[in-house]
Order: sequence, then C-alpha cells, then structure tokens
Amino acid sequence: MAAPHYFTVTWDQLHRDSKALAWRLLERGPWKGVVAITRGGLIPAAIVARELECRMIETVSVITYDEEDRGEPKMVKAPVAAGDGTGWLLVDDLVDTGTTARLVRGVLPGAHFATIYAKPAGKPLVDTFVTEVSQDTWILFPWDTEVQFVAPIAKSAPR
Ligand SMILES: O=P(O)(O)OC[C@H]1O[C@H](OP(=O)(O)OP(=O)(O)O)[C@H](O)[C@@H]1O
Ligand SMILES: Nc1nc2[nH]cnc2c(=O)[nH]1
Ligand SMILES: [Mg+2]
Repeated sequence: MAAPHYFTVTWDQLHRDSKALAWRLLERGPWKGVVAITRGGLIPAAIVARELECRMIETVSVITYDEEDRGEPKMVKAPVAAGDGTGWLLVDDLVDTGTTARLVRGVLPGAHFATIYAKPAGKPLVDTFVTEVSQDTWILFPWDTEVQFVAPIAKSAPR
C-alpha cells in the first residue's frame, strides 16, 4: 500500500543531514569503525566515516523491502570484523518499523545505532538520529529519484 505522504530528500539535503549526524556522533566517540547497513546506509555511512576520520568500514546486508512492500527481513551478509559491535557505529539511512534494526542489533548488540531519519515506531531502537518524520510518510532518497518535467498547475488542477 502506498504511503499518503512523501518526503523527498535531495543530495544536498542528505549531505547536510549526514554531516549533522556526524556532529552528534563526534562527542560520543572515538569509534573503532563504521558498520553500514546496506544498501541504504552506505552513503550516509561514507559521509559520517569521512567526517569522523574512520577508515575501518564494515557492512551488514539486510533486505526488508521490495519498493514500498515490507517482507520478512533477510540478512544476506553478516558483519565479519566488528565482533559484538562494541565501540562501533552502526549506520542506516532510516528506521521505519524497526524490523531491520532489531535483526541487526541481534548480531551487533554492543554497537551504537545511528540513522539520519526516524519514524516513531522505530525511534526507540535508535541511539542517535537527526530528523523525525511521521509514520505515514515515505522518504524518497536521491538514489531512488530523478528530476523530471511536471505539467503547469493550470494544466493539471481540476476545474
Ligand atoms: O525499520 P524498517 O521497517 O526495517 O525499515 C528500514 C529499512 O528499510 C530500508 O531498507 P530496504 O530493506 O529497503 O533495503 P535497501 O537498504 O537495500 O534499500 C531502509 O534502508 C532501512 O534499512
Ligand atoms: N526509501 C525508503 N525506504 C524505506 N524503508 C522503510 N521505510 C522507508 C522509507 O520511508 N523510504
Ligand atoms: Mg536498508
């Protein structure tokens, strides 16, 4: 089912919000490294790692959604280098229902979990985030969208 609201995030906005996350995480460090939850966490993790000067990057791959349809979460690649996560930053683009977060926290219970965006249902699972959006909002990331022509209001509005 489609969400009734969309929140479109541009590359500029994502960069600003990822840097805002890095500022919040700076005082909580130092960090042994960053674990990105792929794929959505990859670009936020890269920006945070650059700002915090972390060179150790690990990944955990989880598939939970097919476009806007949620399924059973599947961990298709486990983290190798991060132990139980103690001293590591775990980064994802967002937490929605918290399904992905619960699964990953199960294998990295010691990690500090950080996301750029958080919806109310998943918020209790996140240690640090930047912006909260309502549960019925679907966030559109720049890698999922492109700029395109839209018809003038006068042509598209009902009369
Ligand atoms: O809190 P939840 O309800 O679990 O939703 C959040 C997760 O959903 C999206 O990942 P998705 O499964 O779409 O995979 P992707 O990151 O590869 O796009 C998003 O990147 C989060 O990882
Ligand atoms: N792109 C995107 N993926 C999601 N996965 C779970 N919730 C969302 C969302 O709001 N936007
Ligand atoms: Mg994801």
